[in-house]
Parts: sequence; C-alpha cells; structure tokens
Amino acid sequence: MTLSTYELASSAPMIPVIVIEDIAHAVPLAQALVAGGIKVLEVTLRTPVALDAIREIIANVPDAIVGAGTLRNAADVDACLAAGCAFGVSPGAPAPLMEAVAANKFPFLPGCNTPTEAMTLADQGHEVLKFFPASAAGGTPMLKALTSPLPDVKFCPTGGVSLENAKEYLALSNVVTVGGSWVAPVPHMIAGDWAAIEDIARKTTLALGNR
Ligand SMILES: O=C[C@H](O)COP(=O)(O)O
Ligand SMILES: CC(=O)C(=O)O
Repeated sequence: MTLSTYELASSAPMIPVIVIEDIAHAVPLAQALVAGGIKVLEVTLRTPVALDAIREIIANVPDAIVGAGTLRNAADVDACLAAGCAFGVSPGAPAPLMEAVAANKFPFLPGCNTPTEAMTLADQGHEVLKFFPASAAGGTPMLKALTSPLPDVKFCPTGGVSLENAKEYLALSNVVTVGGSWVAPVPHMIAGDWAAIEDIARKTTLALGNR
C-alpha cells in the first residue's frame, strides 16, 4: 500500500536521518529503532552502501517503513524506486529531481526554507515539506512566521533538531513531525551498541508521543 507523505509523517514521532557506512549495521540498526518505536526510517544516499542497506532493511525488518534521504537527481529517484523505497526525501528541490518525482508519483518530502520555495512546492501538490536546515534557516520563529500567510503548508524541520528542542517544533501548527540524526549516533553504530540505540529510540518515542 502506498502511504501519502502526510500519512507517513503524521504517523512518526520523528524521522531518523540515517547514515550507514557499513552494510552490516543496516539490519541491527533498523531493528533497534523499530523496537524503540521508530518505524519510519530515512536512509540517506550519502554512502556507497545506502541502497544495499535499504534493500536489506526492507527484506529483514518488515515493520520498518523504509525511505531514502538526500536524493539529488532523477537517477536517484529511479534507484530508490528499484530498491523498493516507500518514500524519498531531499534537502532541496531542483527541477529535474522534482520532475522525476512527479513522473513516478513517488511519495516525497522536498526540501525548502523560504516562503517562495514553500509556495512553489505546495502548488505542485506536496503535502509535507522538509524544512532544512531548520535551525540555521530560522528555527521555530521562522516556521511560526510562516503559519500566518501559509497555514495549510506543513513541514518536517530537520537540521539542528534534537530531543531537547523537538517539542518546541512539534508544538507549532505547521509542523507534522521532525527529522534528526540523534537516534542513530555513529559512535554507537561503530560500537555495535544496538541496545543503546534502542534506548534512545524508546526515550524519544516516549517524549514525543507514539503516533
Ligand atoms: O545533514 C544533516 C541531517 O540532515 C540531520 O541533521 P542533524 O544531524 O542536525 O539532526
Ligand atoms: C536533510 C535530509 O533530510 C536529507 O538529506 O534528505
């Protein structure tokens, strides 16, 4: 079943932005996050093993809803669809990427951080936009300011969001969920400390709400 980006985002307490360097980390990481209540996973295409990691998680962690992040072009869309991604995410929204997303009806969270970008993407029919890099682009005051002229445009702020400040973002009427890397710290992954990652995921789910 294809979920809309609004359904995906609103079902997630947060969306982890995952960077997998070692393919052996993919399945235990996903299992730990799912056990801690975080099921919508964004595996970024920032490493050579990312697409294999996505395929392995899809094959071995059936409760995970696996998407890809950091899509940059049309070839990335093709590769993600071939790998079976449920959704895609990008820090931006260049025209060739967005044309491929539209042509494939790929559930997608495009990135933006200005009113013009938000208006353009909303007019293209995108339900939820990635607000990136959230803290550097104005954080909660910027998002709050956008609620007046664009109350219907919803965001997933990412970049500088943490367990400490996530609730301030989620309290805004235009924030559906947040994204962040804090639930998948690289040192824990290198150490194979999946119990610690499950613990962070559980604390995050408890703090932000199991939706
Ligand atoms: O590139 C950064 C990621 O999108 C997430 O940012 P973060 O590490 O501040 O959570
Ligand atoms: C920033 C982010 O979510 C991405 O790289 O897709």
